Amino acid sequence: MMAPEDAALNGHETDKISVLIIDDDSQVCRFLSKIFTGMGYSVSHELTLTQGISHIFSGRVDILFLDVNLPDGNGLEAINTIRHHPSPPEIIVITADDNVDGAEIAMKSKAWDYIAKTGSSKNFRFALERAVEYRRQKKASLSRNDIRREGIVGESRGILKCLEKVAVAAHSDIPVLVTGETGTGKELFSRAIHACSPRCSEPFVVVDCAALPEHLVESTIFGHTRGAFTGADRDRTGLMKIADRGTLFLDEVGELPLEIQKKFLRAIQEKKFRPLGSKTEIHSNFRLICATHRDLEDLIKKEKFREDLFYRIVSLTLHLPPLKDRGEDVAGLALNHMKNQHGANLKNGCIMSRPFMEELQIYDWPGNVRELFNTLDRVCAEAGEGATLFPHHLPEHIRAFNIRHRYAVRQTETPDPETGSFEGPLVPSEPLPPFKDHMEKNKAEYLGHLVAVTQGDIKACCRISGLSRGHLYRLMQQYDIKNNADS
Ligand SMILES: Nc1ncnc2c1ncn2[C@@H]1O[C@H](COP(=O)(O)OP(=O)(O)OP(=O)(O)O)[C@@H](O)[C@H]1O
Repeated sequence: MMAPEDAALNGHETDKISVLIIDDDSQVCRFLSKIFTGMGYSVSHELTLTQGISHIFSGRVDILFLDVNLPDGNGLEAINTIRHHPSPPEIIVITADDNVDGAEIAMKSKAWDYIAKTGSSKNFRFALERAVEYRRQKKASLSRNDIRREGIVGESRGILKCLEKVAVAAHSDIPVLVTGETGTGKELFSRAIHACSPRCSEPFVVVDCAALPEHLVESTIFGHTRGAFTGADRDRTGLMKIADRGTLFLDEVGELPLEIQKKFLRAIQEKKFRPLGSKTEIHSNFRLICATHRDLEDLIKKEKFREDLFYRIVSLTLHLPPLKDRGEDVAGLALNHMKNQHGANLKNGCIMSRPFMEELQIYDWPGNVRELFNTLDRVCAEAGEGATLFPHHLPEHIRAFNIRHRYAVRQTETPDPETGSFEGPLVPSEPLPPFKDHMEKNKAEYLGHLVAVTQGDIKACCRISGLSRGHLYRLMQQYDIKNNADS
């Protein structure tokens, strides 16, 4: 057995993955070893099939690059033997003659991939990355029950599926893209991935791309040297370096300016970058998690987001469902929040009545969990210590929504086929207002609600409503909506 060309391991996860190359061409072995070692893996090679198989059965190999024509046998025919190992490696077949028959046999023997040696080094890198990811997912699914919740509440199918993905992501080191509407918990879940990963004792560094002024994005992420630009009176370490050995969380990645995207792409590929004004590159071994509420593929079409960056950050995706699609979680979230924030179990804590809880479950929560928590905070503050909360404590827009919802449900009910009667009154107890008045009232309510949910954050208002800033201000003026955040 040849000595392993051990990687200069700088990762926390990569040290667990071992790669073996079986190829009689020592030049190919050296070439591939160099690439894979540079990616941070532990790499060994063997020049014959016999030595290779004995290596696999005497130790642990996660990924195997297997040549077809070897001096002492055919690699493809050996796959079945290798698969008898209790934990067989993922196999990537490499061959000089790239013929379709070989590819078919490789796939039928459940090889992971089939690559021509004549291809570019990129093909090898991608094949290895994909196989490593698959391997990690397999391992993660075995230890899925180990995942800690890290404050995540919810038992709905949607949330349980997301927790499974957190486990998979935590056991891997590849970039994750977390998507979902505002307030669904993108940051909370990203923190959970970090907290359950081997990087947990290192920093989790947040870059909020939406909140950073455009001219500061670059220096904040990459850092700068003294005198790099007017006002740079001292060196500053960028957040990318601060995240070294930990996780870099890029919130609202869709807002990253196009000019920065190119530099960022290079930095995540190479894990090296140059601070503003500096001549030397610095290295940072960070794990990347990005989040967005936007449709990045749509931004790509509009040429506002680079396609190559998208493919780089989207290796693993986690989509958080909106709260309205997991109504069964509302009670648990509300109870938990009340217990943590308002001492529901304490003497002076507020108590939620059953009808109050029912109202919470009817409402559709466009601002998701954040809106639910803000509403509870506001209701508790207004109701006072020790109060029992009833539906009338809820903000008007929520009660109005719920009344309309109940009315709409009634409208769709069909009469009892036996008696021909409806269970309840078909018409609302109050006379219907003229259509125009009703619509005006709805608009005013919507805007009031929008400002309340976002706590007056105009950027967030535009994001949720799809209105432009100018249009939003005009409507707020027209319907006399005050933004307390401005005062
Ligand atoms: N499943 C959950 N269990 C407990 N708390 C939750 C859950 N989901 C979200 N929250 C809470 O809701 C609030 C908003 O969550 P978070 O900031 O993670 O959302 P987000 O999707 O990142 O929002 P935005 O897109 O606006 O940045 C936080 O207080 C968070 O702790």
